[in-house]
Amino acid sequence: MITVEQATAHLLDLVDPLSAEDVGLRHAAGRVLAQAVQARHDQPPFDASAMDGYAVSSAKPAPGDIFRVIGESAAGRPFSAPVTEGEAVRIFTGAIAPEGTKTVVIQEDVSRDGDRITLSGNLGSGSNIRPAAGDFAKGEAFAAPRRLGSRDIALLAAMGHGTLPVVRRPTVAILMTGDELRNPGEALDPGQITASNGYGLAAMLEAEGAEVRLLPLARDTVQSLAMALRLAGGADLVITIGGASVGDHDLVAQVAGDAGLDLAFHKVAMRPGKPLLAGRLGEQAFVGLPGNPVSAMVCGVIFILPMLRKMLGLAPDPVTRLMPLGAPLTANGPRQHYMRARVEAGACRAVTSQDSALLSRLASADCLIVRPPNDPSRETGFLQAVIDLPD
Ligand SMILES: Nc1nc2c(c(=O)[nH]1)N[C@H]1C(S)=C(S)[C@@H](COP(=O)(O)OP(=O)(O)OC[C@H]3O[C@@H](n4cnc5c(N)ncnc54)[C@H](O)[C@@H]3O)O[C@H]1N2
Ligand code: MOO
Repeated sequence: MITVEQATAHLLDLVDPLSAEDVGLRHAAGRVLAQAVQARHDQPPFDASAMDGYAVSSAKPAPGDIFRVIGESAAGRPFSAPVTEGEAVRIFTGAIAPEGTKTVVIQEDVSRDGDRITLSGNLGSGSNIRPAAGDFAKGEAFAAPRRLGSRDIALLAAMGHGTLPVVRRPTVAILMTGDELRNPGEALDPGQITASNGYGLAAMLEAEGAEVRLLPLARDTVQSLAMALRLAGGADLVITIGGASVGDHDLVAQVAGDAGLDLAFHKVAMRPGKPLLAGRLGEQAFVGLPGNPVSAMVCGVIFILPMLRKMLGLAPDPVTRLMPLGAPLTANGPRQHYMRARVEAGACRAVTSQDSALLSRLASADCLIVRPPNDPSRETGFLQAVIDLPD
């Protein structure tokens, strides 16, 4: 059996960064910017008033100063003539500070009589003018690759970008297999269970930016599986769930092999997830996940999300951080163990049962404790490596 590190290297080898496509700014949130873009203009594009008041030529206006109001500058409606000493322009927030003005005195500090204004007692100290390019200058770069959040979208809008080059979404086909499976909502006959992990995995991968096709459930027959695999045509990544182990009805390796799978590995020294297999299927990356619901979801976090991140041009590896244990752990066996755990009061605790069939425990967890093979027992307070689970 290979190690998790070896399996990760094989899996990342199966995928390449994807090409870029242009999308409208309104559809760019959550996508990964493919190339750096530059600001198309200065922001603000001109010296702009930050307040409603009067723009004056003096850099240090004093209480009692008197000015003659010669015009008005409103947002979008500039005052175009220069302003000289002793003159003022009525101005509003967002308007151009006219040529020759150095300060905007807020209207609360002014008394006006016809076209004369007199400055009153408590003048503030600032100029109340935002200089041109004070936020960013034309040509300033916005770096890539980067997954775009709402604040990035606001900045890129301000930089003048109506469309953006983003990495194409990875396409993923998910195929759940098993004679016992029924879709959620369907009644169960004896021996049947509800298919769950494909739904969870689809949600997980979509949240990372993939376009997921959940294929119809396949039966544990060579014909059914072979037909279902053909339905996965065109996807960048084909994922099967179930039938990966060694039982008489575990046919995934055989059927994928018949379809031309160039197997990279089968079985990984990890828990859960041991029966994992993967390889190249023509142009496609192929991963066979174990059927146990928690195993498939944990393999999604440890292996499939990194593959997607590589395709998206992002750093693939899951982020590991150290956190004190809130309860001791007994010695680990020979497989790397990803224990479902919860963080409470700054410490992590493994949940009560680590059976890979228990989705309720997985849902109650918020991180995975990562234990290397043969890790000795650990006391409360030991600084333990954990990986946060995605929502
Ligand atoms: N003799 C051995 N038996 C098993 C081994 C082994 O090494 N030797 N490995 C065990 C481990 S570890 C795992 S994990 C499972 C996984 O095997 P399969 O990938 O072949 O999974 P299935 O047998 O198809 O299913 C396992 C379990 O999960 C349920 N299941 C399957 N698909 C789904 C689904 N889409 N949604 C919800 N639940 C699903 C299925 O009904 C079974 O209960 O093999 C062990 N056996
Ligand atoms: O590896 Mo299995 O996924 O332990 O339950």
